[in-house]
Amino acid sequence: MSSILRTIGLTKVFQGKEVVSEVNMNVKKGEIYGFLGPNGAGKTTVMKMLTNLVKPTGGEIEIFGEKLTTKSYQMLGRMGAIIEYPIFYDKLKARENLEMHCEYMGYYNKKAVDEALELVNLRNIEQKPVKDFSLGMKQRLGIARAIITKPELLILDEPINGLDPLGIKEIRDLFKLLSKEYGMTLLVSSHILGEMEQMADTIGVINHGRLIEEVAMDRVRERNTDYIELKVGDSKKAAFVLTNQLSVSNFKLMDEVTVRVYDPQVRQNELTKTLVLHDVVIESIHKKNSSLEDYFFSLLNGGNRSA
Ligand SMILES: Nc1ncnc2c1ncn2[C@@H]1O[C@H](COP(=O)(O)OP(=O)(O)OP(=O)(O)O)[C@@H](O)[C@H]1O
Repeated sequence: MSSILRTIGLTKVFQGKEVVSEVNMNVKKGEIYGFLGPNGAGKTTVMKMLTNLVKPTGGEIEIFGEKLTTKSYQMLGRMGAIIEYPIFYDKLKARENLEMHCEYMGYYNKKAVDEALELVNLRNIEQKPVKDFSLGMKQRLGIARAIITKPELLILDEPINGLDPLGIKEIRDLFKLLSKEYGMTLLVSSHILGEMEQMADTIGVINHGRLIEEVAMDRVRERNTDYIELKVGDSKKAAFVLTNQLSVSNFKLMDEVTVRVYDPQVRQNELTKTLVLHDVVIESIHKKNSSLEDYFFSLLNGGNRSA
């Protein structure tokens, strides 16, 4: 897949503080890219730079194969975005807000308003001004507005905020539909791993302004299916045997008595036999399912899977 969005050394300094540092991200055409990071990691600032709301201090942004500049109006017209909270004309109704947006964008297509409202599942709202909408309804309306012109690239900052579990599922299904049926590329930020896990094709993990991992979800899942957890007398001794006798490198010492072996090739009985043979006391051994949380938690803490 070719890339639709690339940043090269993207950097932002606010009042002497570097909040985005040398970010090189690569979003492929047609995918859902999950931009994951804790609050304050720099997601919004990156998205603002991608949509020309904030000027980068350094680096470059390339979208649709062209460099983004302050004059890239045409390029921005091919994109849809919600950055931070969507703002509407509160006294107007949903439809009126969307019609105004179409007018502003020079996109005259009456059917598109109905279609967008239908897609985000906003119904029975004909009489209500937007000020009476719940946060979740406003989020949906924001998404409707962002997709109304059928953009090729959709940039959504925490779009699932304020939605209940059913609402989250609907929006997730909508994102998949937009990507599969409409061929849109989506860049979606979140600080909640569970959301990303279920929808993203690729994940970019950002922490303290740095992109610390960019990886296909399939690879993450492969890497994280199962592991064997051993409680031993001395985990360092076990690590030595794993490395030197079993040539296993994909393991992690959790504490002084716990080792997790992530290598799918390693058989449990072979592991026990070899460790015992080399005087490692085994208290227990269990096959477990690693959660992706573990993996990302270790990433965010600067951890390394291999010991
Ligand atoms: N206009 C600004 N002036 C000064 N500092 C700013 C400005 N905008 C953002 N920051 C700082 O930059 C850092 C990154 O903020 P940013 O909003 O990009 O993070 P985020 O990952 O989107 O988190 P959140 O989900 O909490 O918005 C924070 O420390 C924030 O305080």
